[in-house]
Amino acid sequence: MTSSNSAISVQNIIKSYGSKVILDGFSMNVERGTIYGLLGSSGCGKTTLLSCIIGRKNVDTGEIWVLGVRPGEKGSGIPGRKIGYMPQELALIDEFTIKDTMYYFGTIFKMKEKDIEQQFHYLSKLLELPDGNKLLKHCSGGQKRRVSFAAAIVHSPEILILDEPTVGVDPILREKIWAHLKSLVATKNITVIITTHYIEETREADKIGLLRKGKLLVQGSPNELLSFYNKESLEEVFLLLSQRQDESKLSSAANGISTLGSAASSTSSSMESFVAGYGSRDALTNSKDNAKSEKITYMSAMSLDKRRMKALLNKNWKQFYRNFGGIVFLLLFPIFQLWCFQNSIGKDPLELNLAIVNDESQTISCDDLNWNQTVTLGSNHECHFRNLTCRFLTYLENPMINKVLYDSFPEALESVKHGDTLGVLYMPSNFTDAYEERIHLGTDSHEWTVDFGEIKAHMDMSNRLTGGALAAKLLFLFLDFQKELFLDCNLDEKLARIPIKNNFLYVDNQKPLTIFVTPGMVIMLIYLLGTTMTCQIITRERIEGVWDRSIIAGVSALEITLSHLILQCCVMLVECLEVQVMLYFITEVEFVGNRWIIFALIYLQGVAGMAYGFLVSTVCEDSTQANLACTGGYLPLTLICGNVWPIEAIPTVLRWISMATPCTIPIISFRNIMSKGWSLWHPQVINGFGILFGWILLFGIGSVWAIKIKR
Ligand SMILES: Nc1ncnc2c1ncn2[C@@H]1O[C@H](COP(=O)(O)OP(=O)(O)OP(=O)(O)O)[C@@H](O)[C@H]1O
Repeated sequence: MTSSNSAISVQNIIKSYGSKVILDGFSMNVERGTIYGLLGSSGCGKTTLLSCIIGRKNVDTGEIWVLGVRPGEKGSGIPGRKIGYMPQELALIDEFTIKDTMYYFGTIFKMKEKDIEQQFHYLSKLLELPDGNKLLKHCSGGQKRRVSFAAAIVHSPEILILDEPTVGVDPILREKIWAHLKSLVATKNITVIITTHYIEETREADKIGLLRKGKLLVQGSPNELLSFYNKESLEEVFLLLSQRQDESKLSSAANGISTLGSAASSTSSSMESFVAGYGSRDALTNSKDNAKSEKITYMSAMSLDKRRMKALLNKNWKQFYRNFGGIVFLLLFPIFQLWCFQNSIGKDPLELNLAIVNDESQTISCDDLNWNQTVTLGSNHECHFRNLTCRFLTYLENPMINKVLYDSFPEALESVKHGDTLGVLYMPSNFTDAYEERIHLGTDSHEWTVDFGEIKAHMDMSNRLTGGALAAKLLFLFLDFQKELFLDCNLDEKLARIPIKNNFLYVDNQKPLTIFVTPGMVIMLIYLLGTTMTCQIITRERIEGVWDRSIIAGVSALEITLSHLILQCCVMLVECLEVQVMLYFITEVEFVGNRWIIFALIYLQGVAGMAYGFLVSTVCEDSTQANLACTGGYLPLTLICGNVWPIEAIPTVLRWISMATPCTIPIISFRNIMSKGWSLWHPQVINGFGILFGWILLFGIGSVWAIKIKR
């Protein structure tokens, strides 16, 4: 399996991403207390190999042994404190100071506080780190790399894995880092694997391996390689071997010891050489079967430790409060959104230009209107009217209407076409006489009478909301006008009404539309806030590598998830409270039902949003994808949730989909608790809570599954 002096043994591994094979029958051996330099061109699979060694990625076939255990196996301690890992990306928390960073990693490696302090001072000096209170986001790229290096070695691990640690570091400091590595190896017998693009710096390593096209071309000590190939520099050796591989001189396992191999075999006692093809895929069939038959129990992603939880909560809190823009968005956005909603939705539009063509009085001002003369009673109590158009125009003194006089109907219509006015109100020259006759004659009225006894409105319905609102306003104002006219005539004002009597239940019809729209607006807002908050935070943590680095340091996925959940649930609580306060004290919404049930529903909606955000951040590869998934999912949801348009108007299949989404039924539940006072035990309310619990569960399972298959 692995020799007693072997720290890392990689045996015939194959690792692919989809159909692309990255490591193709790769083998290598790293002895304890040595520095191993892993060289290879960009994209050849160095980082992938390191991820497999530290147990963050599974191999397809083959075996890896680290310190006598298989990484990731339960109880192996790998990932964990035995390993110090410096990833290629910085994987640091920008909102941390340098000292915070050391304390964070020190704590999750379970170091004592005084040891962390000691290491912090020692490494700060050694690596020439800036002041410990400097925030990482204010550090230069090179400074951050040194902090990252310090975080990897703070706990003096048994195995140190460094993925390009010297990029962006000046030559003097590079020398220092190598000297420190050598002293760690000499004094503490640790094992180091280091990848680098600076081939020549690996002269300091005890052994180097050249990785190319998924295979190890050769491994041996730098001096042996130089003398064996008779070259001045390791770069030349690398070039030579690359050329040979391209010319297929190193391809066959059968005659694997070819040009290089025959020479290599003669020196095998002094230099352990591997020839490409040594572990070709054909030759691996047996080991593949073996690997499959032996089931590995992976280390628990569910463990919980108090100190690690404390470190994680401290990290999340610092990340939260040191990110001013984020706090402003999370805490002020709900207030801003509700304020916008309150001030922009449901109110009557104002000052709409209405073209008036008054052929009867040629005016809109009617300053000289003698109100008493518009209605006179005859000897037989019949009613006679005068100048009714002018009387009606006084009813148009309304904040919604701005009257604009035009001389002719075509001129007025032209103003609508130009967008100067929103509609035309045409009053015929003999409207008053025709209207009077229409009342007196009733069903005997002449067609002429009916026609001239009408005020004609032509509305611009290209903007249906304002056009429709103005048309409805004109109708109601005319009914008021007619009602008072009938009263002046000693007629029953009921005759002036439209012959249908509506009785409005639950919500007064005069109340603004806002009351209907509020539940949908609040539910969608809280869902969006939950989604974006979680998605942003987790995606950032994953993409920047902090998630992986913490796990490699021994933190469990459960601990990370839980620590985020705790903080985000608190933020969500504050946001829900803000919304409640705005609803109760600032908006005109009336609540018949229990406010605590509404609060619980809103809160659960936020948690469902967070669960969706978590799923998105685990599935998506980058923040662009994550943003698209959040907004791309949100927009259709707002359209089909029944808040913009009744769901009864949606085609059947889409309506089912709408009902199954996390928002539609909770909106209905909210509206009915609010307006009808439904209790928690009403089936519709139970449905609202049920669907939210269901989605939270589903998103949670999806996230766990996504994390698993990405290994
Ligand atoms: N998660 C992934 N899914 C699909 N392909 C991937 C994934 N990660 C890496 N790869 C691909 O695998 C190959 C090896 O990547 P890897 O990061 O291991 O290379 P590397 O040798 O470390 O490169 P560099 O020196 O540039 O960092 C690359 O072609 C890369 O595009």
